[in-house]
Amino acid sequence: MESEIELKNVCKAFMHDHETVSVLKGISAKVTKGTIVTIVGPSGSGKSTILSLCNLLQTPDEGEIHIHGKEVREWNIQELRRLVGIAFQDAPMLKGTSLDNLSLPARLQGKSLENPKKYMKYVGLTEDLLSRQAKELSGGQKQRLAFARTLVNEPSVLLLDEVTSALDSLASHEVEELVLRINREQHTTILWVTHDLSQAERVGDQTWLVMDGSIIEAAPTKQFFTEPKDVRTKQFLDMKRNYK
Ligand SMILES: Nc1ncnc2c1ncn2[C@@H]1O[C@H](COP(=O)(O)OP(=O)(O)OP(=O)(O)O)[C@@H](O)[C@H]1O
Repeated sequence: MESEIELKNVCKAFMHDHETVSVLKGISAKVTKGTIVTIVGPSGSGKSTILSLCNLLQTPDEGEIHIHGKEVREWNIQELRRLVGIAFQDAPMLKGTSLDNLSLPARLQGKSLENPKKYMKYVGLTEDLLSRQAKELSGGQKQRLAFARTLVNEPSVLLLDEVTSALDSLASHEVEELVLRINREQHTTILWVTHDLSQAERVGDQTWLVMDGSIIEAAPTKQFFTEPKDVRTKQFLDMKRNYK
């Protein structure tokens, strides 16, 4: 099957107090087109770093990341960022109206956005919100608007970093449904970092456990949660379940 993302021996380190700290120690993995990979692991284990390397918010120190068969550093950066959308927990909004925010990707390409209402409708927002100041929207509305803004580019890959962790359970459920719909209808490949194990289990096709700079286990989601192979996965799942 076609892999849309391939990580080959990817390493990344950061400087902390004049010392180099290795965050990713040579990770390799493949993601099949149209699948959802949920990424779980302890805090600080490098999950967000994996996402940020996939659209060059950060650069790998060693190794390669191929998107559609082409290494990230060989892509034109604008093209890469159009193809690989990213959404964060706090859905950062720029000053201005929802329409200003939604039109941003088109404006960056010197175009105007055709049919903004279509995108609002797709993410379940009403048209009247287009003229509202984006910063005044609720957390759930901002998150949907952030998705709408990303969808304008028709990304082939979506990187999601804790996109529901600031939302209440209803809004969180609605965002989950929206992401699943995007995946189903647009065949979008999704890497989804989440602390919420039940979410990882609900939405994933594959699940990775990232720990100590490595992917400890990568398995079909059902198997990952019911019959983990690695003892560290079992311990991680037990610990998270006990502290719920
Ligand atoms: N730009 C940066 N500069 C320096 N250190 C960084 C940078 N980005 C990440 N780190 C460090 O790399 C490590 C991994 O961070 P990362 O955000 O990838 O972890 P995470 O698994 O996503 O954590 P969490 O679950 O808490 O969000 C942390 O120790 C973090 O401090």
